[in-house]
Amino acid sequence: MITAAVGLSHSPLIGKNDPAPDVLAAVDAAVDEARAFVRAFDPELVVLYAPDHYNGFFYKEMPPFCLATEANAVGDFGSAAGPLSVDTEAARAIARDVLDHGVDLTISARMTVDHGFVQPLEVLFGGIDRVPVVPVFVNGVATPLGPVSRIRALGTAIGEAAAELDRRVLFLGSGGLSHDPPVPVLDGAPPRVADALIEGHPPTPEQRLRGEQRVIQAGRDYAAGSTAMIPINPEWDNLVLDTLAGGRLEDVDGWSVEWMGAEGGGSAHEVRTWIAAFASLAATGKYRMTSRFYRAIPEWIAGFAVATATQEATR
Ligand SMILES: O=C(O)CCc1cccc(O)c1O
Ligand SMILES: [Fe+2]
Repeated sequence: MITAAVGLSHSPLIGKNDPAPDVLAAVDAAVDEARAFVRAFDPELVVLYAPDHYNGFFYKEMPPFCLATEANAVGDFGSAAGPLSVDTEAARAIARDVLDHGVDLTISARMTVDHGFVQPLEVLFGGIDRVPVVPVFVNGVATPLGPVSRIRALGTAIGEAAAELDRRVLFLGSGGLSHDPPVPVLDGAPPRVADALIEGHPPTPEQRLRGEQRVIQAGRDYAAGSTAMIPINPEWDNLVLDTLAGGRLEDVDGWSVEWMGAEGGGSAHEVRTWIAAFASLAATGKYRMTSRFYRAIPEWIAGFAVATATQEATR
């Protein structure tokens, strides 16, 4: 089995609130490189780690992570809606193996996903139905969050399980790095907001549009220097990337939830998807980061990074 990993930041503001042309061109070049990397690797299966933004998972029951054997996208922010091409058989096999390894995985037989899952599939593969995928939700917004060591354990167990499949597997992490978008918080929320976060009533089209407009406005404010949100933190983002590039994954076990939030903002916990993806790759052997791009892009509310990595032995 041959494995590879890609980490890719997402933002629903891409194309809606773009940075200066030179920044956009640099991002496009980095994403093109990742696309070429994926095309050359030609994965037979993609294990996709992504967060949710209160479109699929709610406080009525909020697992720390969850593997899907089927998944449907809601189509938020104009992203694709409908079924993902989930490899149900591979998903079930991986789930069984992960549970056997002692990681308490939640299973969804029909997961609802949002732009966190959809955007990397659209960007790298041109759609949500192009490649067999095993979607794995990793909670990155809904506190309380458990220790990062458990995310590394999840990634390791999934990597070991994927190694049994005898296929070319790409581990893909979606999100991060430092950013502080206006995602609602249950703690102290007014009753109507709390009820929505707990129950997950599907929003009306008008409610969805209003929520999306709020995020777009927040991007404009962030770019204009608003201090209402925790700023993008390039030093911390590069520490995260250095850790992954150096293969020092054990380091993340010492990263506290509080430290990550203080350094990187409320949605910095989305880097858990990167940690899971690189832990999966590490579980299949020594790896090497083959490309790495980073830029702070307040217009997108994103410490925006793209990185690719392969097993050392394959190159
Ligand atoms: O849907 C939402 O509420 C948040 C949207 C959002 C905005 C900026 C960066 C992100 O990573 C992100 O997910
Ligand atoms: Fe996000």
